[in-house]
Amino acid sequence: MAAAVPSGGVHLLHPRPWLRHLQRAARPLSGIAASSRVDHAEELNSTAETPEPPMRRSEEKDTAAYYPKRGQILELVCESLAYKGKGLCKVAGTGFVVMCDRVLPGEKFIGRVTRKKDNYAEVKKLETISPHWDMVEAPCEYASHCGGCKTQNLFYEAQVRAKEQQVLELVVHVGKFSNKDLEVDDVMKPIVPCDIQFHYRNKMEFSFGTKRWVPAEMLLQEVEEPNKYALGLHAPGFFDKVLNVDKCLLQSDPANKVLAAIQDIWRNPEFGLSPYDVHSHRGFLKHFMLRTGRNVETGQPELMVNFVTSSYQPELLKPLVDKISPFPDVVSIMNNVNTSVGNTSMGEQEYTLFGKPTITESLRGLNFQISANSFFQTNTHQAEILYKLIEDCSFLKGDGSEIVLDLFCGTGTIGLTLAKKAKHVFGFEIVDQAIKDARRNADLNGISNATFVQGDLNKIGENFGEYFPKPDLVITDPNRPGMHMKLIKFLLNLKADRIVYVSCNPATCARDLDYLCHGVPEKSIEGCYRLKSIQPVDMFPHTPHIECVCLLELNGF
Ligand SMILES: C[S@@+](CC[C@H](N)C(=O)[O-])C[C@H]1O[C@@H](n2cnc3c(N)ncnc32)[C@H](O)[C@@H]1O
Repeated sequence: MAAAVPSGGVHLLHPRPWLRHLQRAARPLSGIAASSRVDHAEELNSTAETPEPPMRRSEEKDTAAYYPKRGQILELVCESLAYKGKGLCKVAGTGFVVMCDRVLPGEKFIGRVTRKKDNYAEVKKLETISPHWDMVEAPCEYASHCGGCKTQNLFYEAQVRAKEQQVLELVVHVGKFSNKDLEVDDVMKPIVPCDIQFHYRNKMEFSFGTKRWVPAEMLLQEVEEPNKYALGLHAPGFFDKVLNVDKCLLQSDPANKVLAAIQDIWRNPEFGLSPYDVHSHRGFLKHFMLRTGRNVETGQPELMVNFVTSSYQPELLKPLVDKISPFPDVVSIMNNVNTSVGNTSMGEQEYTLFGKPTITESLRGLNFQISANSFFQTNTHQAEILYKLIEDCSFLKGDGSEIVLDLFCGTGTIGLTLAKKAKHVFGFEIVDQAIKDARRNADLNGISNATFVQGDLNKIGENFGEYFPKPDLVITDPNRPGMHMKLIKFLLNLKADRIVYVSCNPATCARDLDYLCHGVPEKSIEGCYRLKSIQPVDMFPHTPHIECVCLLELNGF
């Protein structure tokens, strides 16, 4: 049986008139596929490598003779956006590829070479000569500094087009799928844009810092000592410098009101509050997290505020709690105590300072309880669309006869939304708290045909398959490093009829699709899947992040 690929019932952007042109241009590039391979997590300590930027074969010869020097000043034009939203540019007359942060397609600029890589260099933008195509005014004053919204000043349709192009290039160069594979079977689907482009994030995490980072162009005068303290977002590339922010246009309005209220008072010397210093390891306030959910009965926003501190001293937090607890949407104020020198926000101990320890949210007709540290999709609106696509792609018969394996299940949201159509769902996840949340969420929704197990999927043994009956469908939703080779081998032996691969990193996704479909010849591993569809979804407008839902079918199925 071969499944037809769903068209979705979702809002797809324009058919892609430029796609044919791009695919034609992409064909001669396949020669560098081997060198642009994203090495496997096993060999890379679980970090995804940046795939090397593509280069036309006709330009390779010139490039071989040319290499810019470190510190060299170049006049460049950004051609497209590549991995992590970096601008891809070519040195005139040589075709040599340079990558530059914070430039956009069509922008002409002066850059200085900062780093040399194997066959490309990195450049820092010094000055824009003429702006990019599709320029719009960025509504957020921090947009060009905070490192989050790299493309807020790019017209939204151009943002999604660039993301779609990036996925296509990775599938061709890293995944080694031919244009015929992608074109004949209509494998590559147009990206699903996000209808809500601001205030879509249900979770933001800000940091307290002793060193306020002020971008050079905003630096007017020396600031006084208490004002050197900051609450905001880390300056790009610095773990110890924080850009102070009073509001973030990606989070909800109620969350911005709470952030502004805390900014108003936390530096008051009477309260004796100090930010944690990541060098001396002294100080109290580490992070400030805001999570927005929804009361599932009234539909009203529910806000959780989480103070992460280096010790448990609730009396110090009292003035802050007193200030924000009267806000009507604030239903939970938590304190995670993290005594380690690391910068993580997850506490070893968690205390409820006000209200309840969880907030609620609904997704595809189910209700979920979310605690301060549990994973939950950060764009609830687009998660509805993403989960609908996953369900459509899963081709479950709906007669309750099929087994679903939900790998990297988090708090169980995908598996639980599929449970009504399945005989049983088996979910695996490394974070113990997430597994507890998944079980509680199953109970909350009266779902009894789901089993959630804590375990490390990078360390599965030969007997992993004994934990569940052979699945008809595997959902795999790894985090950025993608799947470990052990898991790839396991899936190739398991031979489930269908795999739905959900990915937040198209580079490692393309690598794993290559393994599952074409095998790993150097390890004598044969692939046994056919790529049926790749559906990019924009979950995070203005940022470089791209989500993809891919359907794989067992050969001969
Ligand atoms: C992208 S999230 C997906 C969560 C979930 N599927 C959802 O949609 O909400 C990836 C999940 O993989 C988990 N994870 C990361 N590494 C893991 C590992 N080695 N073994 C098992 N789970 C892991 C993370 O804790 C996280 O919950």
